[in-house]
Parts: sequence; structure tokens; C-alpha cells
Amino acid sequence: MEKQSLRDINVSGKKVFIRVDYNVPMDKAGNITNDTRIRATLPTLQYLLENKAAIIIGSHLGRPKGQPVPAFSLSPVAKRLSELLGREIQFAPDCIGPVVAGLAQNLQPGQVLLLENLRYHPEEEKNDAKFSAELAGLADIAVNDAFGVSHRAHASVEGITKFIPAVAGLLMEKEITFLGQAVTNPTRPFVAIIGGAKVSDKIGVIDNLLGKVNTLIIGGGMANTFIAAQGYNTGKSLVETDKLELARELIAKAKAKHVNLLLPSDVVVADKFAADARVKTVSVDAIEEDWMALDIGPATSAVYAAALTDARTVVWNGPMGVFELDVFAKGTEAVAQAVARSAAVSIVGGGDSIAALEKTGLAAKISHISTGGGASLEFLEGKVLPGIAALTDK
Ligand SMILES: Nc1ncnc2c1ncn2[C@@H]1O[C@H](COP(=O)(O)OP(=O)(O)O)[C@@H](O)[C@H]1O
Ligand SMILES: O=C(OP(=O)(O)O)[C@H](O)COP(=O)(O)O
Repeated sequence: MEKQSLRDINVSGKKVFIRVDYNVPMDKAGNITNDTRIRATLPTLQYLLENKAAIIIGSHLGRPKGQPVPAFSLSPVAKRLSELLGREIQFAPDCIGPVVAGLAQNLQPGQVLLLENLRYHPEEEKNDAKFSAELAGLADIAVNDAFGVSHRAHASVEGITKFIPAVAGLLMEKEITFLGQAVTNPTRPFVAIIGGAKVSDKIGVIDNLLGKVNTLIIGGGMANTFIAAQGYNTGKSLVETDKLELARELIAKAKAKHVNLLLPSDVVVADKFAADARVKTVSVDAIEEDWMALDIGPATSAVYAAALTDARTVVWNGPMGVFELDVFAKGTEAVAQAVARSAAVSIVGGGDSIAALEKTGLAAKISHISTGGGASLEFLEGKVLPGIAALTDK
């Protein structure tokens, strides 16, 4: 790796601000439903503790839009981290301000302080210099172990590196090494699978991916925009209406580039977003006004599974449906089974994608589980992620 990592510096007796991605899925009651992103940072935290650093942890959770929204508090994460690390974690009521500065100042080597959600402040996402400087003022060194958010030029990810030396954490190092190897010279056929709900964030990635992959499989919420772009009614489905033209261009571009672009031919529709909804499978040209597409249908699953049989490299971000509800999890399960069965080097990334994969029990069959979804897609595109670019060169 061209960037310095924790191993290249001396952290003994230092205060270290570590940016992590603890944006973990939670249920409505506030229980963490998948803690992979927390567990993935333990080697870095243990390394820092063994090397006698005082640790200040910063993270976002969800998208609270610059407001202190209690449902997005990191408090449940503090509890889980304490259990996993087997030691007490101090939890700060905010991420900046005099109280936090006092807690950071008194922090001793071997102690751990978790800050409250960085996105409670709009300055985080604006990459505000004053906010970055205030975070930097808490510590001597910044460590980026938040691969999952390194495609965002945010204050705690990018801005902070302008004020204190910044290096990669051990998770970041692992992600870069693995994804780098897999995507520099992928064994073909190379298949990318994109689904999930962050459509406007990720649809732009498809343009570049069309220059890299042999087959592109689209499912989940992402598929609905493509279904609408083909002129079909999508009822109450999640659709990004301002991306229809882009979706049409992508369909045309795939054709011109001879990329096998696979879109659903059938979908599972429901009359509401709930486990007890009325549910049926319909062809994509038969979605009725008051219904919403919440999973790919069985015919589509079969086509997608067949397209994965001969794959040699697979990158997957975004579930094929609302997998959290069993009735809409079948498409994701079918694709997970096909990826697991194939001989491909497989990379599955993203907070919800990891949760979906673990629900299928097939996680052990995947070559690399990446903590980043959007980040791994942008890395795959060949983009330099701002959070990585900002780290100190070797
Ligand atoms: N057809 C759909 N309509 C609405 N939401 C969907 C649909 N398919 C999947 N989803 C939702 O997408 C979410 C995950 O999307 P995303 O955040 O993009 O994935 P990741 O976290 O893996 O990057 C899941 O919560 C899932 O319920
Ligand atoms: O969950 C995340 O991304 P992902 O859904 O692409 O895996 C990261 O924590 C980034 O979150 P963001 O997309 O709200 O910036």
C-alpha cells in the first residue's frame, strides 16, 4: 500500500482519533441486527491498546441530517463494543464541545472514548474546516479505519487529515489490499451485482462499471428505476424519477459495449411495506397502481443464478429485495446461493448486504466481506477515494 498505516508510526502514549464506520443495521427497537462493522475494527483497537495509545473513536450512524436524532445515537454501539472488546468504553454525549474536549484530555493510555454520532452536526458532511480542526484538537494522530465511508469527503474522514498526521488502520489496509488485488486484473467473466435502496448514490457508478464487467445484474430498489425507465408502471415502488433518463442511457450503453445487463422480468409486489402485506408475483409489465415491488421474482432469480454459474469474479452490493422481511428475502437468498456455488472470487460489501448474506448462512463461502458498499463500488470503478487519498504517503 502506498499510504502509511498504523504499523509505520509510533502510537505509544499518544491520543489517537480513529474514524470507524459503525453504521450498523438496527431494528425498530434499536437493537443492532448485525455487528460485523464493529467486529471488523477490533484488530486495530487491540493493536492500539497493546501499543499503549489512548483511543478516541468517531463514527456516523445513519443519516440524521445534521440534527441530534435519538434513533441514530451510537449508545447501543458503545454497549456492544464494550462487550466485544472486554473493557469499559466511555461514551461522550457529543463529538465536539468543551465536555468532549475535557473527556479527551483526561483520557489515559489503554482507555477508550466513543464519541456521539458525528452526523448530528451538519459540518461533518460539509467537510467544514473549523469542525475538522476541533475534532483534530482532541488527538495527536488520526487513523482512518472507516473504509465504508471513505468515498465521502467528510470532516472526520478527509478534513481532519489537514490538521494532524493521518494513517490507515488495519481494516482499511486489509480492504485496500484485497479489493486492489481483485479488481486490478479480475479473472473473467467478471459479474457485478447491484441492488439495495441507495439508488441515487449508486446509479452513477454503473456508467464506469460498464467499462469493466462482462455482466451487470440489477435488483432491489435499484431495479425499479430501470423498470420505470423501460416505460412500465411501477405503482408505489421506490423509484428515482429524476434518474430515468440516466437509466435509459445506461441500458443503451450496455448494449453498445456488449455488456450483459440483466434486469428483472418479474417481481414480488406487496400492497404495503410490511410483513403482513398482501403479496403476489407479477411480470414487470403488470405492476398495479397501489402495489410496490419489494423483491425480484422467481423467474428473474433463476436467470440471475444461471448468469453467475461461470463467473470467476463477483462483486455484489445491495440486496435484491427487502430481505429484512422473510417474504421478500427469496431473491437475495437465490443470488447468495448462486454466488456461493460458483468458483468465483467473490466480494460482498455494504452494511445491509453483509446482514443479508449472514441471514442466508452463506457468509463463509464468500472470499471477502467488505465493510463498504458504495465505497467498494467506487474503488472498483478505479476512483481514488478521498478518505484514502488524504492519508500520509509512505
Ligand atoms: N425493492 C426494494 N424496495 C425498497 N427497498 C429495498 C428494495 N430492495 C432492497 N431494499 C432495501 O435496501 C436496503 C439496503 O440498501 P443499501 O443501503 O443500498 O445496501 P448496503 O447497505 O448493503 O450498501 C435494505 O434495507 C433493503 O430492505
Ligand atoms: O453504510 C454505508 O454505506 P453502504 O450502504 O454503501 O455500505 C456507509 O456507512 C456510508 O453511509 P452513507 O451512504 O450514509 O454515507
